[in-house]
Amino acid sequence: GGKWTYNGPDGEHDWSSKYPFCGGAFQSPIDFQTQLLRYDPNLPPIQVQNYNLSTNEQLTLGNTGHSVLLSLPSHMYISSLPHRYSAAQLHFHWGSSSLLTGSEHTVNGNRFAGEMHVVHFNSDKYPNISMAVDKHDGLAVLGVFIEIGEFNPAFDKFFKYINGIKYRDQKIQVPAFNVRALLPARLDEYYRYDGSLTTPPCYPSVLWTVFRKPVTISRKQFLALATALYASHAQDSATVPLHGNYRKPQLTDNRVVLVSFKD
Ligand SMILES: NS(=O)(=O)c1c(F)c(F)c(S(=O)(=O)CCO)c(N[C@H]2CCCc3ccccc32)c1F
Ligand SMILES: [Zn+2]
Repeated sequence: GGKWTYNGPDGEHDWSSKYPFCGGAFQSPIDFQTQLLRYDPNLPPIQVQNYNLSTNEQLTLGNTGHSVLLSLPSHMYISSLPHRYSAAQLHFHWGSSSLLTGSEHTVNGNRFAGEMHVVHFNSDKYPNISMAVDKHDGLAVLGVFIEIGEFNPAFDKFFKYINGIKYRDQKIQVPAFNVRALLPARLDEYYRYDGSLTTPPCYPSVLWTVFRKPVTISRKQFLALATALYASHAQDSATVPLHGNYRKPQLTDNRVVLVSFKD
């Protein structure tokens, strides 16, 4: 993508000048305000298939300059939505070593330490994510809040390689692992709404599912994520740290946010 950033002159307030959808409707992320949520008893538990990848598969871990991205095989998919949504990649949003809050979605204005997104595309209707990314029913993203607490061995399956992709456009192959272990235990409690990509081109093409329960990683793991990466290329003279890569909450307008839980 282009040279958009999260701060400074090419920051999010300028995105709509090059990416018109960023200034449009149905934007993400949003703030989940508990008094405006609507309980929907028909929302089924999320069911994922083939997330337990075999270790002799390899995944590409990369630094996009905007996030750390793990490619995922399309035989992983979500089976509990109206169409089959096949996995494409997962990536993260985080704060910084000084500001430990970097989630994109918030709950009653409260921001978590970070947020993981598992991006899927509608493989019933589109051959690949590039064909799906700008269609109203193209994408489904699973959002997982991250908070600081217990060490998380599942995240270390690829966090330990993070120093191999310190600079923009660096990529390495890592052994696959059980991606289900990155998700919270309960997949039946979540927020659901129609939204967009949270980065340019901000297409309003995402069915968002954000799980209610966060997962935890240790402070050491969080600091590794928040301090290891650069948004600049290895050969650039000026190094630009990659942190605070979260978009601020957008207007909900008259969208309804559904929840699959009562209390
Ligand atoms: N928060 S978010 O909206 O889920 C989200 C990001 F935050 C994010 F950084 C990315 S990116 O890493 O590709 C860098 C900027 O596009 C994506 N990519 C998606 C949408 C764009 C095209 C594409 C093509 C192949 C695989 C994934 C994607 C993204 F969807
Ligand atoms: Zn994201």
